[in-house]
Amino acid sequence: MDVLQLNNIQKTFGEGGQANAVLKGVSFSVAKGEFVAISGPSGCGKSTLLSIMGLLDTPDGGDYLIEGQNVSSLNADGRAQLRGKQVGFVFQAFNLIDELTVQENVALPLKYQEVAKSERLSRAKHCLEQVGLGDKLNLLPNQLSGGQQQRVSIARALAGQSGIVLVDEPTGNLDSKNGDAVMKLLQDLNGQGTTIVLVTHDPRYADMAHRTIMLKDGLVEREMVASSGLVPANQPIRESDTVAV
Ligand SMILES: Nc1ncnc2c1ncn2[C@@H]1O[C@H](COP(=O)(O)OP(=O)(O)OP(=O)(O)O)[C@@H](O)[C@H]1O
Repeated sequence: MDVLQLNNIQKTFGEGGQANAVLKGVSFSVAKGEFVAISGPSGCGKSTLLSIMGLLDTPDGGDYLIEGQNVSSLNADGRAQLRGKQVGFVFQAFNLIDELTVQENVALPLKYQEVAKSERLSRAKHCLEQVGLGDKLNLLPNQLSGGQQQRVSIARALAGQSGIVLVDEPTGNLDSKNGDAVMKLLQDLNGQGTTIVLVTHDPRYADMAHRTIMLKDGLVEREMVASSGLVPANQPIRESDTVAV
């Protein structure tokens, strides 16, 4: 079953002589439980596309369906209501609130989904345990390493229970050890059934996905399917683990 469907998605920034047509008709689908990477040259529109998929931005044309519901023409309120509930989003820069504890950060988006406080806190605790931070609930973000902060933001994306997590360059602010650990976590979560769409520059990380969508000049240039399966989830990530596509 396709949980995400993009049909002819278009996006232009600016107008007239300044117009920059970034997405010129992007179409692809993501099946439930899939791990899809989006890759391509800098400036080709990867983050713009993921923002549209995460209901952070709207397309100018085309249709975007989440679990069969067309969400492309929702207004800002409609998008805000579904954000987090239908899709979780992980930002490169974590986007945690410094003054809130780790548990409160994860619980906060659930407030806007009108989840009761006790349920919010217990879901946050559960998701933090899932990402290996069950012993850090009451710390503030700046008391954690960058890799741990990114795991908090992954827990926040899981807390909406959509089962779909969109991840924009999650390792961009991390050293390679923490970056590898975050990717291993995403792979484990995918192994447990979470659908993942990952924007990455790094071919080694793109190779961890079932399928890579290459964007170029505002269009899907090609799709590559991993031919020999994923890196085993219980193995450390090594250069030699990259999958031939
Ligand atoms: N809010 C915006 N207003 C105007 N132009 C924008 C906006 N967001 C993105 N752009 C432009 O759209 C193009 C694509 O940007 P985007 O960030 O989606 O690319 P990307 O493939 O993710 O790049 P990178 O790999 O360097 O992060 C760029 O030319 C960028 O300047």
